[in-house]
Amino acid sequence: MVKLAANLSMMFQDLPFLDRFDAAEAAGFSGVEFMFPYDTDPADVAGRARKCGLEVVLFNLPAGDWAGGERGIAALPDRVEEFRAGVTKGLDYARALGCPRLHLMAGKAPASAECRSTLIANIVHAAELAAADGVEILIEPINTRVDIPGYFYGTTDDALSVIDEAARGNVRLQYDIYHMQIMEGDLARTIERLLPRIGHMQLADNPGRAEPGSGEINYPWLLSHIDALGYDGWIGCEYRPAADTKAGLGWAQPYLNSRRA
Ligand SMILES: O=C(O)[C@@H](O)C(=O)CO
Ligand SMILES: [Mg+2]
Repeated sequence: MVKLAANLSMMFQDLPFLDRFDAAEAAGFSGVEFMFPYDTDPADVAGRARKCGLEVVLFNLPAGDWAGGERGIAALPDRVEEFRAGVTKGLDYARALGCPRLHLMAGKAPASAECRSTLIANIVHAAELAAADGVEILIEPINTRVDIPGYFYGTTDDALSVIDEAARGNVRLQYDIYHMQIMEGDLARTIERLLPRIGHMQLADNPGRAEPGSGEINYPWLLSHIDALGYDGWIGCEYRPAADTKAGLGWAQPYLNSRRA
């Protein structure tokens, strides 16, 4: 069964953050993800998710000065203390929200031995703390052509190389279909080959990162393929709605709770 999670950082942007939970429930979602909940008291986030009957399925560990252009700090040798404080904060939120997975962002960093060894040590640190809470740490290759030039890993091979070197059972791949269409294509076969290693997926169409059906990816076919493969994780709807979020959800109707929508 295809389980879609509303991405509350990119959807329903006309609403305050907490009210986006109500909008996601009304639209028929059962799960939500977001980038950073840290501006909101975790008890308030947990209470709203509970009120709306929504699972919180993913969010990001703190990733540096996002407004200032940083996209993660785990690979930055001079930011280890800040990263590890962020892991503690992220896990505090994960416990409060009952969220079983956190995305760790490496950042824009040179492919140097020092940056790589810093990243591996930070992933191991995060994974070992997270394991105690039953939380998975996810590593997402992000396209370096459009969204984050200079990001530390842009392909599944690069991300899996880091995951393999960290060698912790609760570190898995976050497969963002949009990013991987840009960087390597061959979506159906890659997802089939890597399915056991994928802890979470996300979607958007390409080009433009808007709703499925707005670009080149055949989502009706691909989502049925993913379902047929037996993927039982979540797929985050991490796209920029072309207009009104709810009006743009026609593509998702087969996968949403009709009783709610
Ligand atoms: O794909 C993305 O952009 C997100 O999944 C993310 O967390 C990094 O921006
Ligand atoms: Mg993503």
